[in-house]
Amino acid sequence: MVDYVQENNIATLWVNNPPVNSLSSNVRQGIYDGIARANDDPTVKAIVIAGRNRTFIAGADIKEFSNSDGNISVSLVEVTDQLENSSKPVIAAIENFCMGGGLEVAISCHYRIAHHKTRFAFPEVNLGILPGATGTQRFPRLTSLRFALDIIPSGRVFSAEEAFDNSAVDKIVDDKVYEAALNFASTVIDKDFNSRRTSKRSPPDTDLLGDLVSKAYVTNSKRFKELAPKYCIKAVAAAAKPYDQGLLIERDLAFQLFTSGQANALQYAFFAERSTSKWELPGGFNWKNTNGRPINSVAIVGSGKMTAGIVTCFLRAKIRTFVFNTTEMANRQVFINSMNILANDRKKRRITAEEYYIYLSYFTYAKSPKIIAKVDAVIDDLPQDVNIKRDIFQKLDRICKPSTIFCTMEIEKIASATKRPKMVIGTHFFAPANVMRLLEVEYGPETAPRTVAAIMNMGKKIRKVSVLVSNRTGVVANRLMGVGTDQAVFMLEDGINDQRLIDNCMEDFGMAMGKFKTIDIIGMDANVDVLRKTLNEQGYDLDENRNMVRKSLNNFLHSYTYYAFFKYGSRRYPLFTYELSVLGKKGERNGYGYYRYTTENRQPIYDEEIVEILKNYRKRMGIQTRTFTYQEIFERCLYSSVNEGFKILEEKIAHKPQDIDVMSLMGYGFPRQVGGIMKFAETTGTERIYEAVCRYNKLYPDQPCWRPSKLLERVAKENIPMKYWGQIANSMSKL
Ligand SMILES: CCC/C=C/C(=O)SCCNC(=O)CCNC(=O)[C@H](O)C(C)(C)COP(=O)([O-])OP(=O)([O-])OC[C@H]1O[C@@H](n2cnc3c(N)ncnc32)[C@H](O)[C@@H]1OP(=O)([O-])[O-]
Repeated sequence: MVDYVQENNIATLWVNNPPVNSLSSNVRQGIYDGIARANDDPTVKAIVIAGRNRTFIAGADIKEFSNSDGNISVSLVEVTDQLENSSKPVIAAIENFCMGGGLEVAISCHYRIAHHKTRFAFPEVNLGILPGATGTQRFPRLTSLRFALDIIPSGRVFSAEEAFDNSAVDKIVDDKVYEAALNFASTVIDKDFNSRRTSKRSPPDTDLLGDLVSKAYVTNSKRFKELAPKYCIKAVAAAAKPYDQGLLIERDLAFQLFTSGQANALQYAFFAERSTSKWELPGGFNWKNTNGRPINSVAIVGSGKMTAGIVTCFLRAKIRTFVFNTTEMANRQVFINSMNILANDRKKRRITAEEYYIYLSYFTYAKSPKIIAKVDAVIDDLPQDVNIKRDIFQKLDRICKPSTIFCTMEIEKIASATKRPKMVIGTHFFAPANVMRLLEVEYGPETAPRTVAAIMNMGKKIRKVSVLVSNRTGVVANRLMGVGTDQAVFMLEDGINDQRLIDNCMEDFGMAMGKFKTIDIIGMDANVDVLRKTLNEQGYDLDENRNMVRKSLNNFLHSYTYYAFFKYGSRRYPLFTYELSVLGKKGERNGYGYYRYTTENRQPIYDEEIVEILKNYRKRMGIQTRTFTYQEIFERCLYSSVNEGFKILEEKIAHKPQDIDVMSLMGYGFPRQVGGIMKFAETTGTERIYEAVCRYNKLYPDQPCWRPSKLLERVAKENIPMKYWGQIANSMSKL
C-alpha cells in the first residue's frame, strides 16, 4: 500500500492503492510508519511522498466511512501531524488528483511540487462532511481565509495554476513531477524549514474575516438545506483563532456532521451514481463480459427543443456530430443554439476559447441522409409522430452501415420497421440535455447486449450517468416521480387553493423544485402528452373526445360530460393540467402556467387567476372541497413515488434500488442529502410507508398508484434491509 524506497539520502513513500490511491487504513499506517522510519534513519535527509497509478491521492477511502473492517490504524489527523512534525523536510510530488484527505496530506508537507494538470479539491462537502483532518485549519493558514472560504464550502475543483497563485503549491512542472520533487528535495537538505510548518502560521487576511464569512454565506446559501456547507464555513472561520482552538471547533463540527444522517445518504449517493455503470441484463450479459463498438460519430435526426443540448454533449466529448434535417434552416438553427450553449460555457469559464472552437469544429450539417450513412449511432429527436419516425428510420436502415445503432424512444415500433432490431435501443435525455447528467438507456426485447454495451459506454464518454432499464411504456424516471405530481394536482383540484402550499412542502423537504414549478418548466404540453399516452393505452383518445365534445357542445370547457367521461371511469386522471393547457398556458415557456413568469425574470410569480379557474373547474366536476394536512401533502407526493419505485423494481424494469435513486436524484432534483427515493424509504421505514400506501389505497380506489407493491409489502412485513431489495425483486416471478 505504501512502498518505502531510499535513493541516496532521500526516502520516497510511494502510495499505491489503485485506482485512485484512496487513504485506506493501510495507506494511513504506511505513511505514518514511513515518516517514523525516515526520521529514525540518519542516512535520510529528506522525504518525498508520491503516488503510483499516475495520481497523487483522491482522498479518504469512502467505503471505510460506513464499513470499517475492524482494522484499527492511525487516524488521518495523526498522519498529518506526523508529517508536519517530521524532523526532515517532506516534499509532496503531486499529479492528477489531489483531493480531500490527499490535499490534507499535501498541505501538511513542507513543500509541494505539482504537475500543471493536477486537479485539486476538498470534495468533503459533497459527502456531507468537512476536511476534518486539520484541513479547515491548515488550508487557510497556507493560502488565505478568502481562498479557503471559496474552496472548502463549495467543494469546487481548482487547477494547479490557481493553487500556485494562492500559495497552495510552491512549484508547477510540465512533466516528470517525481524527478522534479527529488531535485527540489536535494536543494532543501540541511536548510531550516521551521517556517514551512503550516499550523504555526496565521491566515494573512484575518482582519477581513467578517466580510469574507458574510460573502461565503451568501454564495453558498442555495445549498443550506444541507448541513455541510454551513459547517465548512464555520470551521474555516475558526482558523482566525489560535490553531489549537480552531482545531477543537473543527473536530466538534466534523463529529456532528459525521454522525448526521445526511453524510450517510450523500456517501450512499456517491456510490449509487457509480454503480449504475455496472449494468446487467437478464440473460447474464453484463458490463464486464460484453464489449460494444466505440461510438466515434453520431447523427442527431430532428430539431426539437432539446436538440442543441444533446448536440453539445457530443461536441464536448469530441465526437463527430452530424445534424440531419431536411431543411437548411432547421440545421442552421440547431447550430446557432449549440453555439450559444458553448458560448455561455465559455463566458462562465467552464471551457476555454480554444476548446470552444475545437468543440464547434466537430459539428457538421447533413441535408441528405447519405451524409450520415457511416455514423456509429443515429439519435432520434424527431417529432412524437410514430409514423414519421418509422418512415425516416426505414430509409436510414437502407442507407446506414450495418453496424449503425439506432437510438429512439419508440424501440419496438422502430425495431419492427427496420432489418436491424438488435441494433435498436432507447436513449432518453433530460432537459436541458447540456446540463442534466441523467441518461436513461432502455433495452427492448430484441436489443443485443453489444448494443447495450456500446450505448452505456457512449453515455460515459459524454459524461452522463447512464441508467439501464428495460423498455415498457414511457420514461421510467417520469413514471417514478410523475405519480407524486398527479397527487399534487388531485390535492389542488380537491381543495388546496394555493399551489405554493404543495410546492413549499416539497421544497422544505429539499426537492430542487416544487411539483407545479416542475410542471411549468417541463411544459404543459409535455405533461399533457404523458396524459394523452396513458389514455391511449386505456383505449381513450384525448383529442378525439375533445373534438367530439366540441362538435356536440359549443364550448367543450363547460362540458361536464367531457370531464365526467374520464373522472367516473375506473381511474382518475389529473385533468386540471389539461384544462390549463387548453386555456393556452404552456408553462414557463410562454410565461403562463401554474405560475406566471415575466420576460425579465423567469422566477415563478403566484397567479391568483388559478384560483378562479379552479373554482369553475370544481363546480363543473362536482368536487366537494376539503382541507389537507401538511402530513397528507408530504405523504401523497412522496410515498406514491416510493410505491412506484418498488413496482419498477418488482417489474424488473430497473435492476437495483440504486438505479432508481439515481433517476430521482439526477432526473428530478430529489435531495441528494436524502440519498434518493429508495434510500428515503429505507430511512423512513418501509413498514410506515406500506401502512400509509394501504390507507390511501382504501381512500382512493380510483388512483392505481396506491395499489401496494408486492415487493414493498414483503420488505415491510419481513423488515428486509435495502441491500437485499434488488435480489428479492429479481427472484420474484415476472409480472
Ligand atoms: C476525517 C476526514 C477524512 C478525509 C475525508 C476525505 O478525504 S473525503 C474526500 C474523499 N474523496 C472524494 O470525495 C473524491 C471522490 N472521487 C472522485 O471524485 C473521482 O473518483 C475522481 C475525480 C477522483 C476520479 O474520477 P474518475 O471519473 O476518473 O473515476 P471514478 O469516479 O469512476 O472512480 C474510479 C473508481 O474509484 C472509486 N473511488 C474514487 N474515489 C474513491 C474514494 N475516495 N474512496 C473509495 N473509492 C473511490 C470509485 O468508486 C470507482 O470505483 P469502481 O466503480 O471502478 O469500483
